[in-house]
Amino acid sequence: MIAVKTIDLVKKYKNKIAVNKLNLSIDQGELFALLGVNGAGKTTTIKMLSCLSSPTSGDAILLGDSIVKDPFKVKEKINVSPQETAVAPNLTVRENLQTIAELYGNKKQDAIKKTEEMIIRFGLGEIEKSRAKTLSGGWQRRLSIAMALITEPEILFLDEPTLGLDVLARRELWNMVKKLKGNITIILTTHYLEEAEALSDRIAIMSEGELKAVGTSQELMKQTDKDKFEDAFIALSMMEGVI
Ligand SMILES: Nc1ncnc2c1ncn2[C@@H]1O[C@H](COP(=O)(O)OP(=O)(O)OP(=O)(O)O)[C@@H](O)[C@H]1O
Repeated sequence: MIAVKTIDLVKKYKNKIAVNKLNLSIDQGELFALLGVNGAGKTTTIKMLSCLSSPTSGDAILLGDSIVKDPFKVKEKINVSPQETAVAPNLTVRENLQTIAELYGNKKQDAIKKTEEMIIRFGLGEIEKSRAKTLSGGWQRRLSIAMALITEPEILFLDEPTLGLDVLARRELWNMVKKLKGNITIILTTHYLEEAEALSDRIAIMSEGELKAVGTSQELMKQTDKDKFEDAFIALSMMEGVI
């Protein structure tokens, strides 16, 4: 089954076309990476797909529902771990998780149970009583993803999940994301090419709001006749025209 299908999706800001007629199809259970240089249109795409910003034209269907016609239905099935970490700084790790679970309609006892499960699942036990603002960037990001997952989304958006993290924290986060693979659909944006290669089933390359290529890293290297994924990425980012 298809989790996400975009149909000529467009976002304009005054005279700037941030996303130009995007046509993408993402399968259920797939981990799909959106790559592109600064300003390529990745965040704008995620904002439209997660109903935080409405498209100028076109549409996207998420598990059967339209972001234009039924944004509330779409919102019930998705969650986002945004670029700017969305944790409440003065609440503890446990309080952050429980608050989100309650906000999403769980009764207190169920929220406590789910919080417990997430703390165990994501190894947050040692920091559960710490206020979020005292955590390192890596722990904050882990908490942010756990908070997105406690709402049991069918589609999870991860916008630059390892931005600013050190090598160890990045690897830990990769392991966490790998464990989620196959269970839910994940759409990831990143500037780290090795992250997209290590984690994703398929990769889309955007440039200046347009989709330049989609495929596995191997397919994209073959398509551009390059031995390194970085060289394929550069060639595809600079390519004229839309696929
Ligand atoms: N609110 C806005 N108003 C005007 N222009 C915007 C707005 N948001 C984004 N843009 C422009 O749209 C284009 C796409 O931006 P977007 O943030 O989607 O790119 P990105 O691929 O996520 O970039 P980055 O990797 O730097 O996060 C850019 O030229 C940006 O300046």
